[in-house]
Amino acid sequence: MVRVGMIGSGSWGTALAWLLANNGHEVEVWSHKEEMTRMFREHHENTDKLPGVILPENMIFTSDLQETCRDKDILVLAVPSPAVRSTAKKMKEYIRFGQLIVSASKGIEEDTLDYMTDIIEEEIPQANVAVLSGPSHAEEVGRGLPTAIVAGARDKKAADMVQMVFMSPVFRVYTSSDLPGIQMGAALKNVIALAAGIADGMGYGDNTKAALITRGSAEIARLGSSMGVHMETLYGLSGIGDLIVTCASAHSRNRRAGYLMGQGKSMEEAMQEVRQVVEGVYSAKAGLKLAREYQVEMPIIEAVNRVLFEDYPAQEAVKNLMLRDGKDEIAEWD
Ligand SMILES: NC(=O)c1ccc[n+]([C@@H]2O[C@H](COP(=O)([O-])OP(=O)(O)OC[C@H]3O[C@@H](n4cnc5c(N)ncnc54)[C@H](O)[C@@H]3O)[C@@H](O)[C@H]2O)c1
Ligand SMILES: O=P(O)(O)OC[C@H](O)CO
Repeated sequence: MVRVGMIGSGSWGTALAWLLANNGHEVEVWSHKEEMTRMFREHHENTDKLPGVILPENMIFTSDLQETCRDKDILVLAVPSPAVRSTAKKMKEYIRFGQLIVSASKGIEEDTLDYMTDIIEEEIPQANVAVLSGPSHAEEVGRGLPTAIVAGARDKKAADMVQMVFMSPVFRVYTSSDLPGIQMGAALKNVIALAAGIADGMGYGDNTKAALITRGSAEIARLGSSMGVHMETLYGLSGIGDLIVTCASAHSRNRRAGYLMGQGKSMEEAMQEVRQVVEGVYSAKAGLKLAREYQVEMPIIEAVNRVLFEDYPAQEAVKNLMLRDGKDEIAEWD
């Protein structure tokens, strides 16, 4: 048994708290709003974001960050990516040297192009930082449906610890040393999911979606290759695995937000209707910035940016993608 502090109690924090409690660990859940802590204390359930997943009677809920960080073997940070830096700043003074913090958030910070683990390391230099990522919708993890995921850390001991704590008969955890690769795939798959959702919303078919998933994956791989991440990671659980689930699943918020935009809603209207964090909207500009910095062609990521932020009609974006100059898939001719 280890003591875990869950920082963030949206759908993902709630599902992970449920999983960890089922693994026999002592879990304390921090919410940034008192009203959320009251909801958890009253119902032992996140009635707003993950209804139906009942947390144990003895789980502690609080809005006191210091209490959640104190005396814990592991802290899991599961707040939306735009809140990671501000939350880490607040945590800093409560973290002891070498304390393990696992980032469960997916995104790339727009201004700095930092991954979530970079932000945590910058803000809490005394911490030992890891990441947990992969195809894992909270709605399914919270029902105990078999899921596989990857735990990344700079040192093997930390990755092994995360694996040991999270692993269960319904949650299989692989370890990895490729922190950038894991987080690049995790952030950019959300942007491709917006494109897949837009295509669904416009009434296009499975051919279109398969094309977006495959060519989206080629864009991510091209960028990854220029940035020196491992291709195995991008073709692994946190890359292609998460890309598939987020583009195809009925649970996906990014796909759903895209769907609403494909049906003619604005980005703001779609985000409001989804009511849960749509990370692809925050990572889209970062993806485009990286494409420009590394001089990599990423036409789908570029098209999503135009539709999201320039009011560019989705029909036109699709036409442009289809009518780009003909390209090779492989060009090793004799
Ligand atoms: N939901 C999933 O299936 C899933 C799976 C894997 C990873 N993730 C990642 O987990 C992260 C959190 O997503 P989620 O699904 O739990 O979101 P969610 O929309 O279900 O909940 C977001 C929560 O964050 C809270 N919040 C808003 N601003 C905050 C702040 N400044 N500080 C602290 N909390 C704040 C909100 O009150 C809300 O409870 C995201 O990066 C997401 O990509 C989600
Ligand atoms: O599919 P989404 O957009 O709900 O994102 C949730 C997780 O990242 C899926 O692994």
